[in-house]
Amino acid sequence: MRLLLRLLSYLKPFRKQVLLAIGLGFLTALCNIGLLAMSGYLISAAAIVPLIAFLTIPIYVVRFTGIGRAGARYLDRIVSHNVTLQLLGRLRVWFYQRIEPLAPAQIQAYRSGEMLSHLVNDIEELQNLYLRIIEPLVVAILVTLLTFWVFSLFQITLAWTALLFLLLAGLGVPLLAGLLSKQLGKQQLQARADLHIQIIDGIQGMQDLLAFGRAVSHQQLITGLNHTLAMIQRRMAVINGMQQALLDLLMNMAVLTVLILATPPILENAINGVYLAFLVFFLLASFEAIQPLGQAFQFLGHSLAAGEKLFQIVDTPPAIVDSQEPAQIPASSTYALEFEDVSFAYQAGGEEILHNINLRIHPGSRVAIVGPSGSGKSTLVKLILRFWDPTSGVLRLNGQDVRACSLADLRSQTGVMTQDTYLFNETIRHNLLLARPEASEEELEQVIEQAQLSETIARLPDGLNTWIGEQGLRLSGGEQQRIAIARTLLKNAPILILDEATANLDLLTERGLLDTLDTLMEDKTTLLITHRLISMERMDQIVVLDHGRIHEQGTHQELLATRGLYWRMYEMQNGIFDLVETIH
Ligand SMILES: Nc1ncnc2c1ncn2[C@@H]1O[C@H](COP(=O)(O)OP(=O)(O)OP(=O)(O)O)[C@@H](O)[C@H]1O
Repeated sequence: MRLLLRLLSYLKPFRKQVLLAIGLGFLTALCNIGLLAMSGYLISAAAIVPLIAFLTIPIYVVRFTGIGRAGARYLDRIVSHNVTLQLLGRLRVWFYQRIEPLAPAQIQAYRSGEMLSHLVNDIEELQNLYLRIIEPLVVAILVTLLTFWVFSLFQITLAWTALLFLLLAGLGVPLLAGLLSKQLGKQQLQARADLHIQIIDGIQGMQDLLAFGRAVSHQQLITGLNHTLAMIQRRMAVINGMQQALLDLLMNMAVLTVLILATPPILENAINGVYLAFLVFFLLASFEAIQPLGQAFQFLGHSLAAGEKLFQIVDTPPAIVDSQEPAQIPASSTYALEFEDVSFAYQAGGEEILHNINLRIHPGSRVAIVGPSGSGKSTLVKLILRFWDPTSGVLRLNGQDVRACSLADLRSQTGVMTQDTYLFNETIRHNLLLARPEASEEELEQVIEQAQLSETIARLPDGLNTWIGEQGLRLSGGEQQRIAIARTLLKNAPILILDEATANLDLLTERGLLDTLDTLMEDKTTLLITHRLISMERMDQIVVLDHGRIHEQGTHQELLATRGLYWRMYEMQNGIFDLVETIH
């Protein structure tokens, strides 16, 4: 019930339009009843009245309700669909805005297909709550009360009989159908989400599926899921059919019962016989208003299940809470970064990835973080960007605890290029301008030059306006990486973080690019995270991370002299490079 009330609360801004839609829905039902009941009366009365002039008013009522029914239905559809479409738009934006602060920490448990399914299907399910549940329910209640009142004017027994059948049709049948299809709504949502996930995974991973010869088995998996979904839909169709048949049966039984009950009072002249057809047709029209309730109850189950899923996600507390009264980051041209006794685990109580990190990165200095794979290098970056907060310890930017700063302020001071930078399915220009939409054409050209992209772009058919495909798939790995570098350079933030920024480049290009980056690093505090110990002599400090601890730190020469882990990594790498050069 609380869930339903919460879902209904989203209708508040549309209160007037919803009331108008309900009013029009009721008017449609009234016209329908008026048309049928008056037609019944007219046919009976025409047989016995001597002059057609006595029937002028009923004839006008029939005309008016006939036209009015079409008009009211048309207006009802316009108003109710208008509200629903506006609401859908709002709900999608609302959901997106609520999941944004959850990224990336609380979102990583969901797959992109699953999120898409929530954003599209579940929200679409909610439209039924407003379109196919509320209005039909209110209209059905009003019509039932009206029928009871009109029938009671003739005889109270007839009124109770009509009420009983209407309640059986409007409540009993849907409840029975709801009971039978109780789990099916949830199962259908799940089956649809599973199918989406596999289809999206299949499209995104098509190359690998083909390369590993798994395309057929993936296709079979999708066929299986499709089959499950179809089975659930078939079972729902059977329940629907049964529900429809029961409704028809009840309607006919109701008509028969009213005919039987009305006959004695007509014979006794307690009721004028001319009204018999009026009563029967009135009841038939009332049943028409009740019929959508069966579907409404089914939709209610689906909508509640969809709402439950959506709320489950949006109610997840974000891992990071933006400061309500943000402190200013002390302004300066270059920034200092400080880790004080920082420890971190991705999951509360889970394995600790960083242990007591104490590190001071001086303003304008260049620090390389190196270490074996999985030692926690990228995790340090995630803490700087506040994608997660340290489990204990403090991270300071220019002396200010980053938790006290606003997220927007903090992130605007950092230019980051990680090994999995996302390129959007757009043009190169669009991907670059993401960093600074107001950048001029000259600035764009400058960063393209610096990232050594000029030749590549000159070769492309539409230059900067070339569409690069999903995740930049129409470019080579190195080209994608250089676009990401150009984008970071365009941001021109005082802190530069390069996380394996040159990993996809060949040695020569990498050295050339590091030369360029060298000049760019001059007025910035730079953190270079890398596996490859290239141009390390340019760094002011090298921090060697191992199993989440600072193993050693110093300059390139100092670390080589101590003959520790860094020296071993350096020796091993140079051995591999020598081998590569010998092979060439
Ligand atoms: N989002 C995450 N959730 C849970 N564990 C994670 C997450 N990201 C990384 N880890 C774990 O944290 C550890 C450190 O990962 P991290 O990416 O920081 O290492 P790294 O030194 O950058 O490795 P590489 O050089 O291979 O990129 C790894 O054991 C990894 O499995």
